[in-house]
Amino acid sequence: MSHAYYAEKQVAVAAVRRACALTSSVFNKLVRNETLTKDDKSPVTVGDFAAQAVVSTILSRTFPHDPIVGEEDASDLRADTGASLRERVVALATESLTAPLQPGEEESWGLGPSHKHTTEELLAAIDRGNYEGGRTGRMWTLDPIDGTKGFLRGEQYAVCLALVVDARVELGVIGCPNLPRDPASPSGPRGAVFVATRGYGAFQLPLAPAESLQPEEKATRLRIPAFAMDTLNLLESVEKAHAKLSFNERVARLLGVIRPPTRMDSQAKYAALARGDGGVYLRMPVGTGYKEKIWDHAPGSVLVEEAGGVISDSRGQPLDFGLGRTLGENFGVVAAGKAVHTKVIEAIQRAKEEEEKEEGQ
Ligand SMILES: Nc1ncnc2c1ncn2[C@@H]1O[C@H](COP(=O)(O)O)[C@@H](OP(=O)(O)O)[C@H]1O
Ligand SMILES: [Mg+2]
Ligand SMILES: [Mg+2]
Ligand SMILES: [Mg+2]
Repeated sequence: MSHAYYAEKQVAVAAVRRACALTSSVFNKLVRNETLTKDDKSPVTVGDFAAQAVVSTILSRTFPHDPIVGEEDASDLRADTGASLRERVVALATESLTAPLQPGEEESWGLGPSHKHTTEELLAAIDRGNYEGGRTGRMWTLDPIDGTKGFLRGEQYAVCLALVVDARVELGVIGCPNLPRDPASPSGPRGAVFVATRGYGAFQLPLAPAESLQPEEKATRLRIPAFAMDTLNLLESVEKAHAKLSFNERVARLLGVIRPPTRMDSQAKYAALARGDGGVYLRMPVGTGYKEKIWDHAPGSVLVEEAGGVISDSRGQPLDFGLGRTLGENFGVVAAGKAVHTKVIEAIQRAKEEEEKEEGQ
């Protein structure tokens, strides 16, 4: 069956799978040996750049008129000081793009052994991510490695891509190389792709393309289950700088949540929520000033909605993907099943009042 944005979905899933293979190999070759990240406090790795080059190259061949809001840009690579980093990025992106065609991929996408990609083409592909975003038209948003800190720790991270049309997220793809396929067996096989097209549901697919000649046949449909407060738990950031975890604790207490939170890097949290492995994604700003980026939430938002859930800011207002590269004024992010979401918004209100009282004393 063919449905809205079907071609976009095929391309996006293939691109995310290639980028996941690349980032896994970067981890095994480079991060494990600590050759790249020693003493680097804000790690933008060779993996981020190379993965953005790969996804952007595929998108520019398949949807040449679509702009991309991508996290990275190539200015560091173009600088004289970036020569060795640039060489590594070019080598990795080339290796990924020239790997043999996988089921579902087409040579016209610029893929396969016969395609040459010059350094300038790959840097230009990375720089195509510099679109400023906005309210109208089609655009992609790309986070080549979401959860960079988790990636470097060998924990959760995700390759995230979404198609936004007139400020509405129509398609989201999240590749999670390190996520257990079955939440019931956490030490079982890892790696999954999560995909949602608006109006057509949320699915978990295998990470390896060979397993999925007919993706629909291999896909598991995801629905957020109903939760009672004693079975519910919160999904939250590992990084204390990214979310106010003390506030989460307060909200959990007010809700009567018993189970401890699950801390996980990246939009893998949205994937976990969509398949019922944790009941609330809660992210409150730590200080003032930071604006959430659209690539950190666009794919996750459509995944959650298509799994039957609701996503909003902490006051219950919808997230606005039409404001540019950021979500604008940051009032946090709350995602959960419908019934739970309403309760969380109420609890947040009470938690704020509680906090204000204590601070006023
Ligand atoms: N002060 C801050 N507040 C909230 N999010 C932040 C932040 N600083 C960085 N981030 C974002 O948090 C993302 C990771 O989210 P999480 O904490 O859920 O794993 C990062 O994505 P990248 O790792 O792609 O840079 C980054 O964009
Ligand atoms: Mg990110
Ligand atoms: Mg990133
Ligand atoms: Mg980053």
